[in-house]
Amino acid sequence: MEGTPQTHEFKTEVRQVLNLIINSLYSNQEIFLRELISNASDAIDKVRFQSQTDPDILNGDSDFKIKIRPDGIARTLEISDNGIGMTHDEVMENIGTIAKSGTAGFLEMLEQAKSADVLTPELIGQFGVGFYSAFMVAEKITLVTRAAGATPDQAVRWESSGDGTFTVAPAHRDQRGTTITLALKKGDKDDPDYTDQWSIRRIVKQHSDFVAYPIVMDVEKEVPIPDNEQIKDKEGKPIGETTRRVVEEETLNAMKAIWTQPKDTVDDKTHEEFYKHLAHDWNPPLARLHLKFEGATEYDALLYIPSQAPFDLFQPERRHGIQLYCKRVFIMEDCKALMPEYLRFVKGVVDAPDLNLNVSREILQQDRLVINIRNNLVNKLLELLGKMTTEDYEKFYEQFGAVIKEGIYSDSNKRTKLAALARYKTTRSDGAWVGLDDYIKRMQPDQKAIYYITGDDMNALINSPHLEKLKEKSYEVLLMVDPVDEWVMQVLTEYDGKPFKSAEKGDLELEDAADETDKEAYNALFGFIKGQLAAKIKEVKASARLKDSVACLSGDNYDMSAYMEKLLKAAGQKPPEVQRVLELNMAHPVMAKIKTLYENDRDNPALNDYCHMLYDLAVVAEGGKLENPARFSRMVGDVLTRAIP
Ligand SMILES: Nc1ncnc2c1ncn2[C@@H]1O[C@H](COP(=O)(O)OP(=O)(O)OP(=O)(O)O)[C@@H](O)[C@H]1O
Repeated sequence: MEGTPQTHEFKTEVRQVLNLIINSLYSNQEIFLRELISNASDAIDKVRFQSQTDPDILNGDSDFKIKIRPDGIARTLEISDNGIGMTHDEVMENIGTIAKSGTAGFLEMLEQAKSADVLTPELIGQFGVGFYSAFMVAEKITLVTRAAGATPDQAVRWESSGDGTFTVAPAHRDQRGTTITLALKKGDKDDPDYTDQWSIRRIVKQHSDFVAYPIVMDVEKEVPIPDNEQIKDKEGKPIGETTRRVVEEETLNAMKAIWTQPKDTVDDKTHEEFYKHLAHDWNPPLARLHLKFEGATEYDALLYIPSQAPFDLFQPERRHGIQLYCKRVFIMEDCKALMPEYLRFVKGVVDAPDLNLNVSREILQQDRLVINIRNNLVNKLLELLGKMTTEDYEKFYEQFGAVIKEGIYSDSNKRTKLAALARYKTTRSDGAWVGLDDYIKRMQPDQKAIYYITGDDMNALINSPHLEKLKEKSYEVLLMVDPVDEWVMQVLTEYDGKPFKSAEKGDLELEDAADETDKEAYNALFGFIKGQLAAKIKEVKASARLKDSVACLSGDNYDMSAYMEKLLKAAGQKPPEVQRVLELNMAHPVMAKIKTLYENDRDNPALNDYCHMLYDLAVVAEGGKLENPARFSRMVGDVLTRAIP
């Protein structure tokens, strides 16, 4: 039953993506075939996965394959599969109307780059704009699809010339699956002819060799005529043809399960190709792990660490990169149970023959075997990272450091191992990364703690007044500018027996702390200042941190840091009000002046201004936001007027 087509408009984002693809990717057109084959393979994966719990869904058709049919005369190329197919609603949803979650990110990134020139094949690969890439070579695309479980007359025909609209109509399809027919554009004379069997063979071999299902094509072949069918003379010599031309279906891809092969039989180039196939990434991987576990539980694992972070690394809905196989049969992609969140960038395959296949994703999380495999893989991956050359590891860390640190917070069993992998810039590293082991080696003889400070701006941190005394004593301070560091430091209290100490909280335990006699002399003034600033601070005290600056704000050991407060506010939360301590530098000449003024004339109105100014100076020094910037500006203006003769 073919019905009347209904015309729909492509969603704006889809139209934008289409324009970009058609106009910018011209030099790499042939990847369209890889994209369509990969969609077909995904569709077969899906129906196969579903058939494990619902065998009827296959309806006797389990000879999974992807078929390519070129037609040089009609100038068409057809790609069909017996995968899961799509219903009318799914067609509407998947192709043309609803932009995929990646699409918005893709366009946003282009917008940032302000030019479509950056649209390299690497980017396309990463964003997987898939199906639409066929418009690079096709002037019209027709897709006929029948969902698993639907009747032949419930098929759907989708058609578009990529010009802003598409049509959808009821259609007929004898079998479950999807057929995509491309009416090919004329193309330049240098372009490959996509109806030529040798071009197709080459493209499939190059881009889709690892696809797990046969990619087949009918090819004409010269085959010998069987002896008993040949026409022969009296002496038995053939008098007619000895061969004839037949059309045979040929498989074009090798379908290699390289993870099951012995490690040393797989070369770098094969790994690189397999990784690109698996990860849809055009960059080679940074490192790999090819493992065969034998013993109580047996399984193969082939894992890759990408060289570049994907654009959606921090988006909650992003997929994990582990595919689960059982005896070379694909079970599921995105197997979250096999890899913790903080290793979500790892791509690869795990083939576990002993797995119970009838379990759901949720149950898989609790499966003992799965937990065991996951634990082994995590250990091996952390070992691999630990053994990388400094150069490679720093490349890795620039891309994935913030993700690895999430693990310090979330995985208490691996906390120490992960902490050993963390790197920080420091007050003494001149922009280089320093690990905690190296930090400890460089500690001063009298230094007892590992000092750190958190904030969002490296420059503000390096120059923070909180670090003045520490710098004077040549104590190195870790500068933490990742939001995740705040969370990490809540659980990471010590490393290799050395406690962590925030440079802005509690007593820094520096030996030459403020002189007790001084403190006594200032008691009355401190009481006065506290009275003036009562709403903002909980205490005024002589500082052991400051050397040059006059004031800073600090917290008690368990108080929330200024940066944490800022992060929570930015996330729309209302953190509890934490009153901080105003620390004053007793060695600063201005303190003695204020003290004299206070002792001579307690009612002098300038004193109130000075108290507020001291507080504001402390806020400004840590890059904080002033409550009343106008007043601060006015007070500084007054002071300047008086200071300049
Ligand atoms: N041959 C097919 N059989 C069944 N569904 C398909 C087929 N081709 C495409 N689809 C559906 O259309 C959706 C959109 O396809 P498209 O190639 O644009 O993106 P994708 O495959 O989701 O992303 P990526 O290319 O990054 O893998 C797919 O997710 C799938 O649901």
